[in-house]
Amino acid sequence: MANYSVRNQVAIISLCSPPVNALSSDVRRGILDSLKKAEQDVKVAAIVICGEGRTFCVGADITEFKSEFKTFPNLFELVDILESSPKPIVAAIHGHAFGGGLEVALACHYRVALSSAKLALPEVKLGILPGAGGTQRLPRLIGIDSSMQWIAFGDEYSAQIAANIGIIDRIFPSNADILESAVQYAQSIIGKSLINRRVSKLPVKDASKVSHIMEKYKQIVGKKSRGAIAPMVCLEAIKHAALLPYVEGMKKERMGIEALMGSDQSKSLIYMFFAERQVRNWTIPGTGINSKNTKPIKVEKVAVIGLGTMGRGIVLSLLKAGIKHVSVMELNKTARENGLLFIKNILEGYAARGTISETQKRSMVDALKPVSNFEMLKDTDLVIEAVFESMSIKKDIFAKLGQVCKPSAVLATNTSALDVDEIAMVTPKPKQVVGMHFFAPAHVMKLLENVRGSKSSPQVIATAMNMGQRMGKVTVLVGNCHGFVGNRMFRHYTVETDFMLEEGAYPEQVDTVLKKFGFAMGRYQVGDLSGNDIGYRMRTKFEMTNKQQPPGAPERERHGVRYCPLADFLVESGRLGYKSDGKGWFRYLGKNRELTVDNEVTSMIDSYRRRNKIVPRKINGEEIIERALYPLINEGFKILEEGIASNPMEIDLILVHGYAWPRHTGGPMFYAHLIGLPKILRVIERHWNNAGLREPHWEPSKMLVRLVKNHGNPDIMSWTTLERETVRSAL
Ligand SMILES: CCCCCCC/C=C/C(=O)SCCNC(=O)CCNC(=O)[C@H](O)C(C)(C)COP(=O)(O)OP(=O)(O)OC[C@H]1O[C@@H](n2cnc3c(N)ncnc32)[C@H](O)[C@@H]1OP(=O)(O)O
Repeated sequence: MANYSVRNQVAIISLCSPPVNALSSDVRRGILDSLKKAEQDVKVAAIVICGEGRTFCVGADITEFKSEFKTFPNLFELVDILESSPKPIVAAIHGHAFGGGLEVALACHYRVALSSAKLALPEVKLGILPGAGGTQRLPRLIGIDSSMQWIAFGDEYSAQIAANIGIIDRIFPSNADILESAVQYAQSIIGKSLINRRVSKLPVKDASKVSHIMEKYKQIVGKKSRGAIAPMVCLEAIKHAALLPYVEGMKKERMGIEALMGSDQSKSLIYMFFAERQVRNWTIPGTGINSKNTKPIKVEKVAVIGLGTMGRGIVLSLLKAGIKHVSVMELNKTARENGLLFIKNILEGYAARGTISETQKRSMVDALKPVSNFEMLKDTDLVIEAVFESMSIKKDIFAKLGQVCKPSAVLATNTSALDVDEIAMVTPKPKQVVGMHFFAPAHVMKLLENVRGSKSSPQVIATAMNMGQRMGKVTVLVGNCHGFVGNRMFRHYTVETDFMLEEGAYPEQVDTVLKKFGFAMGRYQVGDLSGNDIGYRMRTKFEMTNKQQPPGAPERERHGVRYCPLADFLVESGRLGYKSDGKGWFRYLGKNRELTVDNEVTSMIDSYRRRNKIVPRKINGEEIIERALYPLINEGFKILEEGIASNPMEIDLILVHGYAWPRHTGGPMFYAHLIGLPKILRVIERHWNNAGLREPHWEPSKMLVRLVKNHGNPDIMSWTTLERETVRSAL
């Protein structure tokens, strides 16, 4: 709804729909009714539209998208009614003016804002376009070039930047009273002509350059938003603002939003939006313990052990989160000096770019406390161990931490696959131990996979979850198993793509198909980028690599299971990827590391096939997608079945934020939901029947089988509940 009042000739329409004043049908109706009152009241000479509470308006109510077109006034209608008002309207912006909220402001005749306000047209991130005139009004205010930048990427901008380019007419200090300031501003414009204040009537300044600008953004969008439809539709709609009169441009915009709303990509992106918020409400499956009934321990002093790649990133994340005391312990002098230098350089960079102020930078540097022995950690609230991935080294460290740290200290291990329970058992209080799996580089990557050990106390879990959120990370709680959720699932992707190389595909073909699906890089380029030796080290641990096999051992089998040694040959021939002179699955040439196919790799694959008498066959794109992605989905169901993740959203967040799974498909589980579970199961069963016990990743998940058998194609939101009911009724 919207509240209405009048103050000194100025009518105030305040949006009132906590927490973020989304433009639900009630709010839109409220604005319209208030506008009518203001227009009819002869004592009113100007109108202010503002937001109650913490923000102006975050845009259309995403939960009402399905009925958006049906109820009067829809946003599309409301903005034109506002703009044509005979009385001047001032938008008073504090907090956020996002999406439809900014479109409402663009339809007002003036816009004022607190300097702390943020503005954006982020609809593209929900797979749609700013369909309430945003694609037609913004270019008339700031030109085609800036509009394409704002709309095709959907990023947020400060009020000051918006003022610099002409969106905001007046900025007030962040501590000003926005309503009071806007009312005074409205009084100052009473009686002024509204000609030139109706944005839809303005010409587009850089219209003549539209083709050139369009080409530039098509290139950028093609690279940055691979496979996503909405960014291109946004560009097209903005182009129409340059080429057509406003009314005709609006018709094109309308066609654009009708095509996008309800599309699979938009559904996926909206699912992601809510998943990112839902995940804050963590729960331990089957226990009743959750974020609502468990309080975190107060954390003021944190320590990080190890200043390698992971440790440095973790320290930076803690500093950015505002932790005022971060002890760093690295016993190797060179690693310590390099680590501290790295951290300081990154902070310098943030300050130079204006991401943080000089004062903030200094206080972050002051917060860093190098320590040289375990004793110095005795009053630390949270210790994050980030040393080399070795069980014995980690156990050694936890045994010492267990002796010196105070009993309430939370002891976290940053491991990507090791058993958190085994580490916990060396301490006198295993309930204080938890896993915090960061992704490299930890100060950049948004994902944190927190691992609850079987003994971790609810309070300790709550503390790790809370710390992740303080660091601004998408923090997901998972159970303890080898590889946790992400690495456990992703393994199958690499295993099965390598099998396709044996059978007839080549790395470039696999990568092209995966990139077309939406991955920023294919499986083989990712291997080259992160280093093919990482997987090799892991396989070495399990005595699987080519070199570890006794003479005469079958080349294509390990421990009775199908195995492809091509990745081993690659590493054993020194092709680790980018870092080994640009040689990996591909060859990277020149300063720009241009990816080229390397005949040496092709010959290696061909001779391996000949040696093993494999007759190569043609593998098409559909097969590549199914075989690369379906085993991973199958594993996702096994993870749900075991309670390692409590719902599919958690799995999807991990794959999207940690493994570059394309966001516009919603992650593997949502993708499975879009394809339909019966088809997913059919394909998995076909492969399982062909492959049998030698390829266990194709063994259908029991949960998937039960869901399809008992419910056909149930909605993703009901999977875990239906599974629980089925299991309970079988007991
Ligand atoms: C003919 C018809 C034409 C139709 C044209 C339609 C054209 C317009 C389309 C749009 O406007 S689409 C919406 C565009 N806006 C957004 O995408 C903004 C989304 N929100 C955010 O990015 C963030 O919420 C924020 C604004 C940056 C604020 O972040 P903050 O961390 O402060 O709060 P949150 O935890 O994210 O949100 C609090 C609470 O509010 C819910 N929520 C947020 N935005 C919306 C929304 N647009 N609609 C409905 N609900 C929203 C969010 O889910 C949180 O809920 P809880 O988790 O607390 O339940």
